Amino acid sequence: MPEAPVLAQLDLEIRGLRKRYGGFVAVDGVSLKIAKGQFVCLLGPSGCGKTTTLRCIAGLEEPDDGDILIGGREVTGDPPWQRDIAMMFQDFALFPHMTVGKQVGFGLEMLKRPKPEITKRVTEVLRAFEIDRFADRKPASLSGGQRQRVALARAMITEPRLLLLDEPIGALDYALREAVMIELKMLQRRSGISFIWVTHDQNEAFSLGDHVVVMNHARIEQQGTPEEILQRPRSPFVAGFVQGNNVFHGNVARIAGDAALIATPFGEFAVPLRDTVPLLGAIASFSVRAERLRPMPPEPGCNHLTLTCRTIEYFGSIRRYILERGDGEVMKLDQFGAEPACLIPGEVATVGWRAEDGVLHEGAPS
Ligand SMILES: Nc1ncnc2c1ncn2[C@@H]1O[C@H](COP(=O)(O)OP(=O)(O)OP(=O)(O)O)[C@@H](O)[C@H]1O
Repeated sequence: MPEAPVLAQLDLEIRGLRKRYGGFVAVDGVSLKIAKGQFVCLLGPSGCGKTTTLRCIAGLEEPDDGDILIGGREVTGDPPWQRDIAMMFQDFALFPHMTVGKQVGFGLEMLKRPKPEITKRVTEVLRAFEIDRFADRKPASLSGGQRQRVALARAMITEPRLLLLDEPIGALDYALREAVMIELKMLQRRSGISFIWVTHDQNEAFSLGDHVVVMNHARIEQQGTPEEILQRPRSPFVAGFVQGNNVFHGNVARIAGDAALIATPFGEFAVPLRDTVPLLGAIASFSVRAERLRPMPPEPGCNHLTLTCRTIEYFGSIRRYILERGDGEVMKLDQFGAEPACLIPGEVATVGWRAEDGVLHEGAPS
């Protein structure tokens, strides 16, 4: 595809973003392209630089280096109100003395839109977010979920190109979250506004994101669709951070055809090569997803090891067997709960997976 039309479609482009606080580097060379109308999740452990990245996009922090383009326009030096963005924070930052109707119209008032237009849009938006019956109430008298809808309505009424959300449902109780997530995803789809959603919760990121950006220590470790990140983790960090992976560390013992043989303290395992061929003896790591494992006798084309089943956990429709390896580390084997149980606690079993289901990582183990 030619380059120019693709770039014209981008809602956001970040090139080599860096932000330091004194001697501490909070964001280190982050680059990102977001196509039109995407739901993007910035995912990573606490302190990895997600919020700082978001605040740089918003214009609330001045980067030390790098460029930020919104809708193809360079905005790196622009104040927040000239960036075609809106923000929503975990505490919603509602104005306590303003009625719901006033809060929702606030952005349009700031843009000095004509009064009749503001009244009409506020009425429409209050209705769309199903908060019209609270129009004259103040935030203190609303529930968490209702306050969240007010904050969203207020953020979206100006139809910004980007909506930046920092842990927006972190304060909601667990039971409400799923419903709110579905609602938000549908809203995002209907509005066509790109959402950039910061979270440390991978369930949120993988349920909502079209594009997930995994950060660690101020850098992007991997970005892609949820499927790519879940099925093809690029680094030991991503594999370990994402639920449901079994991670192995070892050294490259041999290259055999299109597979590397990785020697670990509890056996040698064949893993398909990725883009580059690792050096013999190099430190290497790979992962295999818990749902790829099953109890099986040794079979050609498969890897095996002997494990002890310690316990069984239940995750909705998944039965997860916690298995102990020779070195005391645990491994996970997932089975669909509708099938008959394949192991019982205390059982010693040979467990295996097809060699092609292993995923070799690109970085050295951290
Ligand atoms: N104003 C500041 N002054 C000094 N250090 C800061 C400042 N803001 C952030 N940091 C540091 O920068 C690092 C990245 O912070 P940031 O808030 O971006 O992380 P995060 O990934 O959003 O984490 P969390 O999920 O805990 O909010 C942290 O170590 C934080 O302590």
